[in-house]
Amino acid sequence: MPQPSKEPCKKEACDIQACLSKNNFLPQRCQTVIEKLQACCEKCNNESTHCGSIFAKTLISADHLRAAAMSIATPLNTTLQRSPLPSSLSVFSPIHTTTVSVTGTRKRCLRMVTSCVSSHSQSSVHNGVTDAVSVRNQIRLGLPSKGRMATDTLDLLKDCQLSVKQVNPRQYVAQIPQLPNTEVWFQRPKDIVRKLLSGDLDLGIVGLDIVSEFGQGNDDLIIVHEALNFGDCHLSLAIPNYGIFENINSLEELAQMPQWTAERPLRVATGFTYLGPKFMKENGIKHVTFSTADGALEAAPAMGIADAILDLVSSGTTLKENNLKEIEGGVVLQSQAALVASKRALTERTGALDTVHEILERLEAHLKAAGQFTVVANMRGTDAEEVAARLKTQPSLSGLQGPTISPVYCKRDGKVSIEFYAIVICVPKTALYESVQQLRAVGGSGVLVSPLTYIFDEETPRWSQLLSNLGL
Ligand SMILES: Nc1ncnc2c1ncn2[C@@H]1O[C@H](COP(=O)(O)OP(=O)(O)OP(=O)(O)O)[C@@H](O)[C@H]1O
Ligand SMILES: O=P(O)(O)OC[C@H]1O[C@H](OP(=O)(O)OP(=O)(O)O)[C@H](O)[C@@H]1O
Repeated sequence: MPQPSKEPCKKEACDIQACLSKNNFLPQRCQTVIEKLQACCEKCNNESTHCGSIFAKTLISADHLRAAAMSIATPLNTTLQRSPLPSSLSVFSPIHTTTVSVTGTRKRCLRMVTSCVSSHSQSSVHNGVTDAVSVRNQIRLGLPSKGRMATDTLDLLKDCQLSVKQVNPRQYVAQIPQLPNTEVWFQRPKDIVRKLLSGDLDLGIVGLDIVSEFGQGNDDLIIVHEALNFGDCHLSLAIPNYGIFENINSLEELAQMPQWTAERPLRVATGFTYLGPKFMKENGIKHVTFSTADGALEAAPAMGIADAILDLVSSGTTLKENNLKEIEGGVVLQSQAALVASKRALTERTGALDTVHEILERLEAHLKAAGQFTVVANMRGTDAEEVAARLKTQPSLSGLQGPTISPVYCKRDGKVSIEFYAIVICVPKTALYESVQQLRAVGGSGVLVSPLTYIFDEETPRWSQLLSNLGL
């Protein structure tokens, strides 16, 4: 937040910095604040250090702003020296004023005022979100320190050639050698979300359940990839399958039970104290109270502590073993592991967007490949088109774009001839046997099957979606 200043127009100057950094240095999005500073400077006859040779009447271009910011950044911040684009002017806190002239552009001089924030790590918290990114060089990725997701997270990163090097399991900071600008911090899943919101982490891998519970709809949290293919579970309301609940099979029936009154509400045990009440409210269930515990919630009804529980379910075994059942309409959300980011970090922290792009590309390419096999086979044929026509009669043999078909040059009696064609296709793992049968049916032989590491497509739609969510 701007510090009180005797100098006029400081607030207006700081507002420009904040606006530009939020808007990817697009001055056209900050016209109002730019005009306010102009007006202020006119009013004080440019007698503030925050005015100087500030503005041309014409629009300051984004390139000028970037160039200006670069020249401020260079002596100050090594991270910024490495990056072509500074992410935020507000991180350049140590200096008070800096005049930047964009050479060769008469009248288009910009005096950047850089004392909008006062300490090394500048932050004020509004609504759970820290205001400005702190000054640090590394991008921070939060990974689950223990629990169900910990090993699967490390395995996934390893499969993406992003192995995490942890010196010993009790050390909570680690490195990913492939991402030298990134630090890994091991944290409990709920703390990953909290620290994304406070600005202490920039990226994280956690379950969507935890993002919803602890993010509470805060729009600084951005889901970059919502389906990392592990940690599948759902958050669900469950009730006993005996006693007064024996014939209750839906949320509606549960809500209509005469037992629940203001004096004797439905008692629900849950660790999800934000999502639980929200779900009940959304479903019009009035007479309900919540109690909380850190685990083994399934014991609560049998212990007489609760009537129902709201907890994560995957195989359903824990519910079954404790004589509990799910009910129709009782699923609050579906969850699996997700890559999450702080919007603020992506827009303001140098290098964060590039890092998330690389991680996203690797994840997408790996996850796509993980569901497929490469199948290579030989087919006798007169020419490639004829072989392709035969393959296309079989629904499982079309590959990602279509089959790749290449001639096999056989040497017979000293002569080279083409009698066979090698075909290469990707087939879904689930359809492998069916595909092999179809290949044989159209004359395929010598079928080789191998796993795939990556399938890099054109730019992933999740990336365009992310840029659009960031307003870029
Ligand atoms: N039964 C389950 N099957 C699959 N995934 C689950 C299951 N239970 C939980 N998860 C996923 O794993 C995440 C971590 O669960 P876990 O019980 O390991 O938490 P934890 O690390 O012990 O955290 P805490 O003890 O602080 O609640 C959950 O948030 C959820 O996304
Ligand atoms: O449907 P299932 O496959 O049986 O899994 C469900 C159980 O898994 C989770 O508990 P966890 O094992 O993490 O222990 P906790 O109860 O201590 O949280 C969840 O809280 C359920 O109790």
